[in-house]
Amino acid sequence: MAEVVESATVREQRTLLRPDFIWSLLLFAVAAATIAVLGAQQGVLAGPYGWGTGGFFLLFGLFTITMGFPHPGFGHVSFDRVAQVASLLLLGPLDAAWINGLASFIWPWHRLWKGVTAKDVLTASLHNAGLMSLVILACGTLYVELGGAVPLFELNGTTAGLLLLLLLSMQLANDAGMLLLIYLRHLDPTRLLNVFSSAVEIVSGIIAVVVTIVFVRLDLTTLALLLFVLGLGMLVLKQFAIMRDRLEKLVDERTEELRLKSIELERQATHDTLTGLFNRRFADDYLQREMEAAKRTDRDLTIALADIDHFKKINDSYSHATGDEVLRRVSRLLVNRCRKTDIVARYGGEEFLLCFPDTNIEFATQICGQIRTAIEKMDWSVLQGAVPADFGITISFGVAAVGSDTRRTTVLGVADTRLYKAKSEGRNRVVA
Ligand SMILES: Nc1nc2c(ncn2[C@@H]2O[C@H](COP(=O)(O)OP(=O)(O)OP(=O)(O)O)[C@@H](O)[C@H]2O)c(=O)[nH]1
Repeated sequence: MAEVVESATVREQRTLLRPDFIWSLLLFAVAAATIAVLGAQQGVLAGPYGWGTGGFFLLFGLFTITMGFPHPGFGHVSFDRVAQVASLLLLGPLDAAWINGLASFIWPWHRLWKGVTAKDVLTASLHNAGLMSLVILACGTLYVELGGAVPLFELNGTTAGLLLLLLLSMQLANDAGMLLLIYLRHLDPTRLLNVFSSAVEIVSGIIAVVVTIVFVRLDLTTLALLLFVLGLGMLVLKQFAIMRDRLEKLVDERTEELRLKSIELERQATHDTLTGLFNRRFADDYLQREMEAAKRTDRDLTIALADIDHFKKINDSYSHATGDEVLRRVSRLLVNRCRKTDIVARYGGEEFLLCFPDTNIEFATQICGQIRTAIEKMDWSVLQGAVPADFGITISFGVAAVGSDTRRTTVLGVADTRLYKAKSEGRNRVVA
């Protein structure tokens, strides 16, 4: 059967009172009670095949589940339908139900060693055992009631039809039970149930018919050979699935690495590494695009070139590292003081370009004035030790509005001339 494997988060949140546990317990209780009542009435392993065959099918059931393989969509797919159908066709519905129910109950407990909680293992055990034994009991009884042969000696038209009905009804009942569990766990059913797992189970059922006929004819050499080939086939499929699983994980990991790398490369191409601001290349492209858009839609666009005053002195007097830290802190302040729609870029060493879309020159000048004051009042105590207590910096601005000339160099030239004017008039000022 295909088995739902939960994500860690779902697992962590789970308590015994969750609906899926209650449903699993209910299934198990109904299955156990039915088997107990029928067992008391009919007796177990009362047919021609005794406890030896029962033990064989319990071990074979466990083997077919163990030979299951991981599937990215729906957790675990196993070949247990081979053991279920073969035991049903030899021993009858009741014995097949409890033997395979027991195998389904035992198997999940090895997950305790893989770090799965006891609560989750118990839920899986109860659910798998309850569902499988009820499915075998119900569908097997229907098969027998309609005249299906137990033990099955040979195939003819009627038996083939009944066997097909048995396999399909088992599949439908199994999927219905799984869907209910998926619904109770709020998982996505399209991801967990699909044609593939049903096909594996139906093919397993068909193989079971062959196993039964060989078994019942007591052709032990052929049976041993068949089981050997079957086991080998399961093992190969399992290894293949494990390899595919690993490969898919590897591909996913590499894809994610590439995605992150391309994001990083894109960031590096458009951002300045020291300050994290947009770089000059990005700013130039952006400005050109915005200027054309502003002209087309007749909107305001104002830019400002800002330059830290006497920055060279900071480097020379206190170290290049201190100069870098000043650049970083000033950059942060510029971004914080501008709107999300504005663009702040590092345009040169200690020069910044600010673009204010939908803003006229008066308002942009006002914003630059506020930034100038904030920079003048910046608290530099964080650089204590590296700079004297009275350390402070100022900044000068040249502001220009985009006019009818939509050449980037024109407006940048105007802003630069005004910045030069601000510097030559004594610095720490905004010239518009
Ligand atoms: N620490 C540091 N300094 C830089 C960086 N980029 C440029 N600089 C320095 O910034 C200084 C700029 O000096 P100038 O162009 O003479 O201007 P200024 O000293 O700010 O003088 P005014 O602009 O006229 O007020 C130079 O010494 C550059 O080496 C950087 O990334 N980090």
